[in-house]
Amino acid sequence: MRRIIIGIGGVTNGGKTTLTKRLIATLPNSCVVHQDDFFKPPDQIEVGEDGFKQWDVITSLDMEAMVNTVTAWVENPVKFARSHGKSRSASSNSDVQILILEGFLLYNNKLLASMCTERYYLTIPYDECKRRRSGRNYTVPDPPGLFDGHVWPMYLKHRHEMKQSGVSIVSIDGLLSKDEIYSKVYTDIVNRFLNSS
Ligand SMILES: Nc1ncnc2c1ncn2[C@@H]1O[C@H](COP(=O)(O)OP(=O)(O)OP(=O)(O)O)[C@@H](O)[C@H]1O
Ligand SMILES: NC(=O)c1ccc[n+]([C@@H]2O[C@H](CO)[C@@H](O)[C@H]2O)c1
Repeated sequence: MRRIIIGIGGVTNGGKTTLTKRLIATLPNSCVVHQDDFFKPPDQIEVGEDGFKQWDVITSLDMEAMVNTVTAWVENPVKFARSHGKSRSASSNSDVQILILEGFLLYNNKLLASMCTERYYLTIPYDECKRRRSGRNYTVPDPPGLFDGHVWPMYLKHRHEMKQSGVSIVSIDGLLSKDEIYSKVYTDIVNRFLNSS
């Protein structure tokens, strides 16, 4: 049985969840793990010198638990699919099993980055990101000034560190339409990983 782990990383509001939902619905034997599900509870999030809760740093996430979840999939993808449910995934008799990892800090964790067969990375410019973010409602709403004071600077810092680490990524322009982004990534995955089986 072949196992493929696809990373859908990139900036907050870059369109990762939107793309992931469509991939899961159409790729055979696919499951998903969302990094946002591993945020620590609010009372464990550090408050910075700037007065903001530091949500957008890797220590705000339980990365050990996330890696353990991915490892459980690697050990037994079929059991994982059964226990985690995958109501929207197309299933098939193909011997390929696909796991999609979706999150804003996937490639800053060396182990997780190295587990990915391919790493897609969605980007959008500052203005568009700020616009999209202002329309979002997270479990803990953004206090005024969080985007400029914490979210965007941390994104730039992590993107820089990712580039410095030398990890290879496939950049995707998040300003393209939802349809264009989906067909680019879907076609790439099918051509490179599924057609050869
Ligand atoms: N290609 C696109 N063009 C225009 N708007 C988009 C596009 N993709 C997503 N959006 C919109 O941007 C917002 C954020 O999308 P989405 O939730 O997919 O982003 P995300 O990267 O998962 O964000 P986060 O990591 O912060 O949860 C949503 O309102 C969504 O409809
Ligand atoms: N999902 C959450 O618990 C949560 C709480 C507070 C902030 N966030 C934001 O999620 C984004 C990643 O998807 C990050 O930019 C966080 O600021 C998420």
